Amino acid sequence: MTAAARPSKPAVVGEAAPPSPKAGAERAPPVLKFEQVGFSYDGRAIMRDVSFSVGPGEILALLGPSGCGKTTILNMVAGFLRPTEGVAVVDGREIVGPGPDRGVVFQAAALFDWMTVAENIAFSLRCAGAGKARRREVAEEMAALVGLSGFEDAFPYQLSGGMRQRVGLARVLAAGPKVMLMDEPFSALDVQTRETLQEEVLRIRDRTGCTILFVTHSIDEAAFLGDRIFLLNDLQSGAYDVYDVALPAPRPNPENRLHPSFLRLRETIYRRMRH
Ligand SMILES: Nc1ncnc2c1ncn2[C@@H]1O[C@H](COP(=O)(O)OP(=O)(O)OP(=O)(O)O)[C@@H](O)[C@H]1O
Repeated sequence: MTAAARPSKPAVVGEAAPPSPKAGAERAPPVLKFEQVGFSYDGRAIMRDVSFSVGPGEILALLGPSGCGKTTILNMVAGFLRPTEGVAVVDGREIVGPGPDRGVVFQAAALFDWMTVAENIAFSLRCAGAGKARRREVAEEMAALVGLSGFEDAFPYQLSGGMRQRVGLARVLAAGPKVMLMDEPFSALDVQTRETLQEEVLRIRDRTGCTILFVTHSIDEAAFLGDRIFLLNDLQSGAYDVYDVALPAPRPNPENRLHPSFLRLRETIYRRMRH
């Protein structure tokens, strides 16, 4: 583990940070880039001068206290909000609205209760006009990817909270996004389910190569899941830190929660947040 903290000033991601497992990804052209982004709600500035980039297949955890601007950043990447200053870029193009290259997983899965798991998962394909056989094929593939094989014909009311979130994840993955935006997707779940799903996200990233922006309040979640952590201290004054997570591969390993690097990084961030 290495913390590349830059106290209370804007940081350039990757700069002066020791190699991380995704160092190669950082050298590749970024999938996602913020350049001196600022945002105001009705004239009230809530962030300024935010710059970062995320490489292909990288997981960037956005960590910070309530109200610091995590969801606003996510919404700008999703294209639901436009920066009031600077520019947000995905795949080299300025983000001007939502697009199929970005998928959002919300805190509550918001499934269609009258549809089966397979129909929920393949919903975007149905909207795109895909035939029944193709929809079933993708639904089965995605169900397997999120560990739901055998539940394709179940209805949402027959599933646990964790399973519903898996369906939500599979539904987003079925649309084949390049970037997955996850807004505290596991915060309503019990600790064990949450930890299992964190491991699942790492596995999904390894299998799909998806780039992930993961919003969380939890230091543990950020340190276990992220390749880097973007700690939002005070975005109104443009203050944030970036930490490299250097945990051993394979990353989806529960033992990493006991790794000295994990414990040190957790302590560093905890102290920083308290300070
Ligand atoms: N639609 C809105 N209109 C006006 N102000 C807003 C709106 N949405 C968010 N804000 C304000 O912007 C700031 C950042 O909000 P945001 O939801 O991005 O924070 P957050 O870090 O995601 O918080 P939380 O962890 O509680 O979800 C807060 O001060 C919030 O009150």
